[in-house]
Amino acid sequence: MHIYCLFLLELSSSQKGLHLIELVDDVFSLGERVFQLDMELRSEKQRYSMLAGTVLGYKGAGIGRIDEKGTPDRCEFWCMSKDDVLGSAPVLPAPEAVSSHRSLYADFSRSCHSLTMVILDCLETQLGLPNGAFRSRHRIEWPSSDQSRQIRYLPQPEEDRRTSLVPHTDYGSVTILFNVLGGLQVLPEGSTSEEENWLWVKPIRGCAIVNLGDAMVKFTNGFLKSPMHRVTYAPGEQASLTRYSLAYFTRPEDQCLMKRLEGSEMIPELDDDDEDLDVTAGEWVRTRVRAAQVQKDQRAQFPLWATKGLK
Ligand SMILES: O=C(O)CCC(=O)C(=O)O
Ligand SMILES: [Fe+2]
Repeated sequence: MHIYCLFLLELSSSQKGLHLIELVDDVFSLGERVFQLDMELRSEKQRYSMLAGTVLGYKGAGIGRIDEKGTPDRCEFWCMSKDDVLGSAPVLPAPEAVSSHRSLYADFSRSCHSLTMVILDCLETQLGLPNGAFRSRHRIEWPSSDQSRQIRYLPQPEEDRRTSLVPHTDYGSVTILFNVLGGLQVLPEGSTSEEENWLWVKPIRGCAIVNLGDAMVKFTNGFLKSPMHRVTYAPGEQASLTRYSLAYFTRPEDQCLMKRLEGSEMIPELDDDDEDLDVTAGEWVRTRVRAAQVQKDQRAQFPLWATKGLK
């Protein structure tokens, strides 16, 4: 047995949840202003793009790919590292509109991280793991590649609409996602990626969309599964609007090993040929980001775990 995890979580019935909803509204408004700087962000490519060897700062539309033919993606990212905004890592360059709101990004990071801990506590209990099994691997003050990602999808021309963000599973532990418009789709477990198999994830005001990433698959040796998802143009009249999206990716601490956790009877034993990685979470994320950025014919230089699932 295993569990394939993507769900909506209602936030408006708790004070902390209501506070997060307010922060989300503020980050969305700020996002609109940040992306209006797209000309500056693009022309300052060297300063703001793909900072710190990973996807931080600005990623312009068309830099990523949506399929194996190399078709360019249609989304822009602005990504802020948790360690940067909490002041535990060097401050990365950012335009004034962003740097003057560092405390908002810090509050948003803390709030999403704290929500993730509640989710991880539930999973820990349900799995019968020893106390603190997840928390001890996700201490907010320890270096990790946690990040907030603001995304803009410009409306696509009516005669040329298609997938805008590549089908993927997230790398980390838990993703907390906020959408206003439709466009996000999930592939039901076991389905092949034909168009008709993708299901819409309809956003609901006051709810976060929660999905598990591949680190949870490693920790539970496949008991928990990360859902394959993608973004396409929004259905119906929404397709003519700009779509903004906001995600917080909680990932294990950089020095944590990407290994099956001990102590739960629900987590299956490793088979002899299963890989249990002596790779730290920091290395895992950096390598997977780099592997996803190269063309298919250059993938041989990467270990198998870094390219699994790439088209
Ligand atoms: O924009 C969305 O709704 C999804 C974004 C996403 O899946 C990601 O950035 O990993
Ligand atoms: Fe994702």
